[in-house]
Amino acid sequence: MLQISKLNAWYGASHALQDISLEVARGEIVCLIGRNGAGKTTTLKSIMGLMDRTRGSVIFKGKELLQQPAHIRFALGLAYVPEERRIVQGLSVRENLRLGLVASAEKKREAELIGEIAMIFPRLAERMDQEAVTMSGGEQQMLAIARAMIAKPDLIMLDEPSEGIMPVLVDEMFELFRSMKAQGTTVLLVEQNVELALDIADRAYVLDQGAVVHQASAQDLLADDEIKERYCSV
Ligand SMILES: Nc1ncnc2c1ncn2[C@@H]1O[C@H](COP(=O)(O)OP(=O)(O)OP(=O)(O)O)[C@@H](O)[C@H]1O
Repeated sequence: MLQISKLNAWYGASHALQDISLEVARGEIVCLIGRNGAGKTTTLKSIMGLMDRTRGSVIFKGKELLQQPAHIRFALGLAYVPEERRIVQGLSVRENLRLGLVASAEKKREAELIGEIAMIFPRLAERMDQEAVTMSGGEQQMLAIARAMIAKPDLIMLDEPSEGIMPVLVDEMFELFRSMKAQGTTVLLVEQNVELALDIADRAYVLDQGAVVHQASAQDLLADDEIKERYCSV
């Protein structure tokens, strides 16, 4: 579904990604791991079209995306949940969910899709008319994921979804990722909790200093203490 080859990205003169190549097949959960500053967030931003300067190739569902703006990539079925969530202050949970459909071809089915999301996210269903920023951090993270899911993306990219969230909600969230996978959604996950991420992932790429230094099945990497110690914050 996603084939990235020799992807490079820059922040000004700083060469942040160097010849990143990776693939995500339909229905997989693929995880990017690596220490702080390894280039995980920059990889997701480059795939979504949020970096000013990139070079290489990002092919999604057979189309080259690298010259396309983010809204076109979104319309083609890519979604991105950034670490900072971007829940809109002053809007209810329902209104935040509606924002996920503003640029979507599915907008006319808004009420039906909000109903479907409410079934998947019972915590949000109970809070539809509450101001979204008054919810806990974990509930806001659920909302950010729900807002990305509502337009039914083919591939969802999640940046550190468990960051700063209480363990009970993290467990609930990872259960949700399993059920997303069971329903055919493809997931590219950046997660600092390596053990948790590898537990649900099919495969993983290890990044270091802007390059892919290792790739393996999640199962093999889970058992590889040397790689985990060398490249991950475990
Ligand atoms: N806005 C920016 N301007 C300049 N350099 C940046 C910017 N954002 C990130 N970088 C640099 O790019 C490199 C990759 O950062 P990136 O955020 O992609 O890493 P990461 O693996 O996601 O780490 P983290 O877990 O800390 O978010 C780092 O050296 C970082 O300092």
